[in-house]
Amino acid sequence: MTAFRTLDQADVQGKRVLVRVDLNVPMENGKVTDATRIERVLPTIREIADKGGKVILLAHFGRPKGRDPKESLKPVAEAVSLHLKKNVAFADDCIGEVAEKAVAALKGGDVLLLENTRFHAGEEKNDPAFVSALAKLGDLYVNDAFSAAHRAHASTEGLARVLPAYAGRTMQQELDALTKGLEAPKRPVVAIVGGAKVSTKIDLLENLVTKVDALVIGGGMANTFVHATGLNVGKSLAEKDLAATALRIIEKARTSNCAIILPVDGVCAYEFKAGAVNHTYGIDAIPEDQMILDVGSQSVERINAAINDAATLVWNGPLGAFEIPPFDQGTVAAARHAAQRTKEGKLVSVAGGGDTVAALNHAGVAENFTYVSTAGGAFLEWMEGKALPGVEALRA
Ligand SMILES: Nc1ncnc2c1ncn2[C@@H]1O[C@H](COP(=O)(O)OP(=O)(O)OP(=O)(O)O)[C@@H](O)[C@H]1O
Ligand SMILES: O=C(O)[C@H](O)COP(=O)(O)O
Repeated sequence: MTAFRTLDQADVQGKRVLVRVDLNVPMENGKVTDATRIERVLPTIREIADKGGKVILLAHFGRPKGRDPKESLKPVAEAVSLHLKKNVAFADDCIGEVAEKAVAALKGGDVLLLENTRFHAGEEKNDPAFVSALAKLGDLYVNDAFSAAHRAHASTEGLARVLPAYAGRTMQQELDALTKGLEAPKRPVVAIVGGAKVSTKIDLLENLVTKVDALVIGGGMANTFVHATGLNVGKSLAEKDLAATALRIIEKARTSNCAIILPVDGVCAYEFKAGAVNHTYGIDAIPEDQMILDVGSQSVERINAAINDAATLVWNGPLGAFEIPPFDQGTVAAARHAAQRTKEGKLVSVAGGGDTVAALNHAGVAENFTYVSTAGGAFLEWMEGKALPGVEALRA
């Protein structure tokens, strides 16, 4: 971490400090269902506020196309306030008059959250005009969002180029922990990749298979691979236009001596709903009118066998729709197995991702993993050995 300026070098007293955090937290019916990402950024917020800085939080939520009230950060401001045990003001926009007034009203030690940065197209384009509009609001910039550092966006990268920039405490801690735990991992290394962000993560599997000894694919990601191998996935979440990419990854894995472990059975239902009537089918017999919502018990056996073979496990993405029981069972069983192996001293287990952390908390085993990162996509890209734009921009 010596290569980065940190809060140790920042004089925040009386300054307006733009702090990029990752508040892309799991939510259900307007309520935060897992507060891990909030908890992790509290030390940075508290430190700046305690030193008399004016804390201006910048964050994205979801992947809105323009301004969508369903993806407002307002309910998240309330959750941050609850965890911080301190008032957190909220402004309905992250630039312009609304934001400027809210910032002007701050006193040293106050905390303000600005509305979803992705409500402006300039955020993801890293548009210089949008960067300037954000930069106008602050004297210093602190990036504490390691989990969004793989995005070269205005609030994750652009701002570090125009304001004095520092790594926050969580950013520091994530980089330290991942470097210690995974820079020279004990082999065999097994990766589990699941979840729903297929199009944004599938490409990085092509590199990952050259770094690990086995890759377990579950969740929505697996459906895309199963479809690519010529099998029917019914109404399952799958990105069928990525079949060629999936086949290329399978071939790359073969030439790299990386075993690919795909589900052999799936728990299926007619609808995406908690408690939905469900049946388990062999992966070659998925009904046309149903969707795979979890890996079946035979798949879990194979996944646990792969975990038994591993000295190091890296995991991003739940194996099924764990938020809606009983489709949490595959993820819970594999998570508990990995936790047990870790407790026995047989496995170094590192997991990351917004929903992955929520799934481990749901399984009651997050504390038993060697390290739990808040990052999903960023963690996988870091594993691949890629430079993360948000981290690179902080180099001293
Ligand atoms: N078979 C499936 N069908 C539909 N959704 C699924 C399936 N398996 C997993 N999911 C969904 O995947 C989502 C999590 O995926 P995601 O890729 O966002 O993981 P993550 O841990 O949050 O990583 P990141 O931090 O990169 O977002 C969960 O909401 C879960 O319901
Ligand atoms: O949840 C995440 O992994 C981060 O918040 C990044 O979100 P994104 O994949 O929508 O950029």
